[in-house]
Amino acid sequence: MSAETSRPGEGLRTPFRAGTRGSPLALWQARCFLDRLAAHCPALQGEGKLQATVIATAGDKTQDRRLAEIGGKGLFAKEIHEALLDGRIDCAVHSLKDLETELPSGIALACILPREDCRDALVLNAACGVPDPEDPLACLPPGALIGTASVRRQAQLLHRRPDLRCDVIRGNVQRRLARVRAGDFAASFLAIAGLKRMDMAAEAAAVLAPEVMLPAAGQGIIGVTIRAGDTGLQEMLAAIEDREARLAATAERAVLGALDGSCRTPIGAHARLRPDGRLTLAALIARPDGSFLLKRSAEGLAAEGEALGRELGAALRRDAPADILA
Ligand SMILES: NCc1[nH]cc(CCC(=O)O)c1CC(=O)O
Repeated sequence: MSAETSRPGEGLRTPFRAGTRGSPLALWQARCFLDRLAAHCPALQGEGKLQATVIATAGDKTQDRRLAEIGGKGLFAKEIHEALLDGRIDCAVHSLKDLETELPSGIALACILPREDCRDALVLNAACGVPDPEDPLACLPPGALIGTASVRRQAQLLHRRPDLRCDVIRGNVQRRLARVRAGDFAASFLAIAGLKRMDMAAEAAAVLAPEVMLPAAGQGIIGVTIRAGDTGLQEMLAAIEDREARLAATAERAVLGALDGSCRTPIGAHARLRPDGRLTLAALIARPDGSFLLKRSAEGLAAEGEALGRELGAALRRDAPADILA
């Protein structure tokens, strides 16, 4: 069939299977991708043509230990990529910030969806009072216990508020909110993107500006991986991806690549695309206890975001104390 007469998605075998984790947020994200795909591909519209296939991952099975202790970034994606390489699924849907910087051999990042709000939100126990929008972290009572499994959030918080204590909170969005509500922690942080997707943005007492809490690379972005040789699918997914989110993701992930960071190292990276087509990139590296924090920013052509990210990452690496990346 010639290119003129084929409809997008016509060559794909159905049901077309998107692998995903099983949390409510992951399932929402898989559905978001499949809806976008269906809207572009008439051949994939209709009952039963698209399927979300849940794959249980090591990250889901380990509910209590600190993320950083149990094996870094590949944690959520390993089993999903095995299923992809085995042909049990046709693509895999991820929160980009959980996806390792260097993908396994044979796996390609084929599609990036439009970015949701990438900031972090503060969720508070009722005892904390109402945060001042100008200084939202000031409402946390001196010495309070804060729940987070993210060394990036912990480091930035303790850098500003060395009096606070942090302990691990894990589980899905719903479970974390319940623990704060129950008083196990005075407060916690969640990506506002996840709260919005779960229709729970009202749970956020404050949304933190990137100047207060620099987000993780790729936060708020859904990414889709495929088998690297699957060129037909690659072309189709390229047609539905979001150019601006791809540019931001590329720059932010290049920072991680240059720092060789696992999720044991507190690293933040945030790219903003300006109306004039240039890209502003901020990045930080810190010690988990907040006793050291180095933040830098750079600006350049959006199309050169990868080099910009690599250079910014290299500058942070050069100027950080040796123990941080040891
Ligand atoms: N590490 C867990 C994770 N991975 C992606 C999101 C939220 C959605 C997103 O950032 O796209 C979350 C929850 C959170 O950090 O609050």
